[in-house]
Amino acid sequence: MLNKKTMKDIDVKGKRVFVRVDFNVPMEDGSITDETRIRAAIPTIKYLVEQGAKVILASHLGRPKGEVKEDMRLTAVGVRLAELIGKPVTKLDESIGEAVEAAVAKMQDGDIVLLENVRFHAGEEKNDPTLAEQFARLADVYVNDAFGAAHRAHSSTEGIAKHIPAVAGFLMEKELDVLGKALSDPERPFTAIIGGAKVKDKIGVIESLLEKVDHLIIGGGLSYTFLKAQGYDIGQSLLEEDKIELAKSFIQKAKEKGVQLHLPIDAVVANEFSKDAETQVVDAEAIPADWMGLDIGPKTAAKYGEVIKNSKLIIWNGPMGVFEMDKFANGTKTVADAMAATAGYTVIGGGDSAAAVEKFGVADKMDHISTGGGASLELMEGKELPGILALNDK
Ligand SMILES: Nc1ncnc2c1ncn2[C@@H]1O[C@H](COP(=O)(O)OP(=O)(O)O)[C@@H](O)[C@H]1O
Ligand SMILES: O=C(OP(=O)(O)O)[C@H](O)COP(=O)(O)O
Repeated sequence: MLNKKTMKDIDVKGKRVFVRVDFNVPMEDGSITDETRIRAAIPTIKYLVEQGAKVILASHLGRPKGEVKEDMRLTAVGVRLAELIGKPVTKLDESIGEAVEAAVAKMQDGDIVLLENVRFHAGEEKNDPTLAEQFARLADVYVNDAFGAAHRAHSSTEGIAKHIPAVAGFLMEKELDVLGKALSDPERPFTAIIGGAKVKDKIGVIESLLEKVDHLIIGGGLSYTFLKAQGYDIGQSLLEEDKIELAKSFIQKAKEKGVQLHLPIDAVVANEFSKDAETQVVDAEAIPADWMGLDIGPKTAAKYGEVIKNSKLIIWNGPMGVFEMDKFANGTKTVADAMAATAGYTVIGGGDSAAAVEKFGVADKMDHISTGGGASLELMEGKELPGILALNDK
């Protein structure tokens, strides 16, 4: 379905291949806490090595804002990659310049070099054409396998593709294939679950999902704006004041389109945002003034679980509550368990939902866990991703 060239459409033997990967992994005190994104890039790297390419890997890590930040170097990632792939990985301390060019000139077929964090250069996020040329000079071919960063038009994700032949890697292909298939010809009932705290980021996706789904489940921090739109008092819960009208219009639009919009009917409320807070379960229309909703309640969770079990395709983005704290984890856990138990096809849209299914030990029961949070959301919104648009057409 992808109308872009992939690695199979070109000859890479003996070629220098610049591979943009998304090694933006969570780190704590210099250690990688989740290596999913490294593992996900391995099929592409292995293939290129087997084909006798010279593999030059590039990635960002965190948001260093154009400066060298010691804690955002890719050194630990290089070490872990070498272990996972069972081959030496030469990690460089720069991503452009003479030393990098010299190191690349010495590469043998099948060698792997990992460049330093490309965001140490301010030009990267500005999509600076000069930086893009400096990247392009290192290689004969460009492979974009960084699905998680495909919604960014940066020098190493977009600009470089203007200079050398540019194709998609296997992870990019797989993500687009799975998400594209799910969205273009969805099995029904098709259910989307949207939660989390980034109300502003997710309002857009809710609007476009109303055009596609049979059931739309809302939970997490953003559900309180909807409860407010229904005229309920929400106490101290998270509220996006200037989105109340929009939420009202979505409730109306769902009715017109025949979409079943599921909003919380009860909530776990707390007297403060803390793991030690006092809690109680209340009906959604009875949140006390000084309390805040930090999880969906048990009646809501059971109802959401039923919808999930009866769906053929379920896409989940964003937790149902503050699942990092045990007292507010039940809603997210119930949804995760229902996702694990359903016979429907389950897709997790990156970020915190992926962390949640890991935490509750059901990650291996999901059909697809996307490596991109923002990228999968933009894809669901029907937006074209610049990192993909820039690749050569078939
Ligand atoms: N009711 C709530 N009030 C405040 N924060 C919440 C609530 N429910 C969930 N959250 C928080 O939302 C965060 C995830 O939101 P977001 O970044 O939008 O999700 P994702 O990373 O899956 O896209 C989690 O850290 C969680 O603690
Ligand atoms: O982690 C990422 O995004 P995600 O958290 O939305 O999945 C990507 O690596 C993109 O990173 P960015 O949002 O700093 O551009």
